Amino acid sequence: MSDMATLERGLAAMGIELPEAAHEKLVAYAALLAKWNKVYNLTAIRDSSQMMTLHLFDALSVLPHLGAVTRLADVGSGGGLPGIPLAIARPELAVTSIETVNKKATFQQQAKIELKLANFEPVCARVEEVRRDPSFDGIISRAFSELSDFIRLTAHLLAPGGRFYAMKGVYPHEEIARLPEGFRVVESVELTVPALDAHRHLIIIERNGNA
Ligand SMILES: C[S@@+](CC[C@H](N)C(=O)[O-])C[C@H]1O[C@@H](n2cnc3c(N)ncnc32)[C@H](O)[C@@H]1O
Repeated sequence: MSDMATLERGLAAMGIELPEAAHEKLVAYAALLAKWNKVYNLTAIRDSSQMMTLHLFDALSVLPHLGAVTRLADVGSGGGLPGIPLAIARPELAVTSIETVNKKATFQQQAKIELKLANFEPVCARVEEVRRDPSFDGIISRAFSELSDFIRLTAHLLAPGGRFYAMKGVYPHEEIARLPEGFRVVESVELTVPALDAHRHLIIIERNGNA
């Protein structure tokens, strides 16, 4: 099956409707990732159908749960995940993608140019050193760190009323028990990723006292 057919089948299974141009950009992103991976070692995933499932579908599975977020930071984004697929799927969402390793951020910049992603901004820095005004109403990460470090390293970037979105595998009971004081889980979503036989959860966290 072609990558486009695999993509369209996966999007349909997730109930996600996107314009044709977004389909093309998503397939082009997967191809770029595969091409640069040979030199830059951006991801351990090499097989193209696995790339679709473990990267594109996994990233897009959070789309229905992001609510009204307008400015999203993706922290420890590696080859641009989940930020690039989310920026492609939601052109009205401003995505800032923070990655400390230069070659990975360089790849993201290249992807921004080649895919013409006006709403995507890669930043090469350690997240704890990044300062932004205005800050973000959503901060997401996948495979970045345990929950308490994610919050500790990024809380200075979260706008009042904003939310953290942590993409996790099995439900992280112990990490949740170690959340820093002043933060609470407001929602846990069991994600369904097409063709992926593994546990996936999205843990949504707010500061205490948010409306
Ligand atoms: C396991 S990778 C996950 C990459 C991507 N989120 C994904 O799911 O494919 C974690 C990434 O976090 C980056 N990273 C680690 N500490 C960081 C920090 N303090 N600030 C920004 N990026 C960081 C690493 O360089 C690495 O690329």
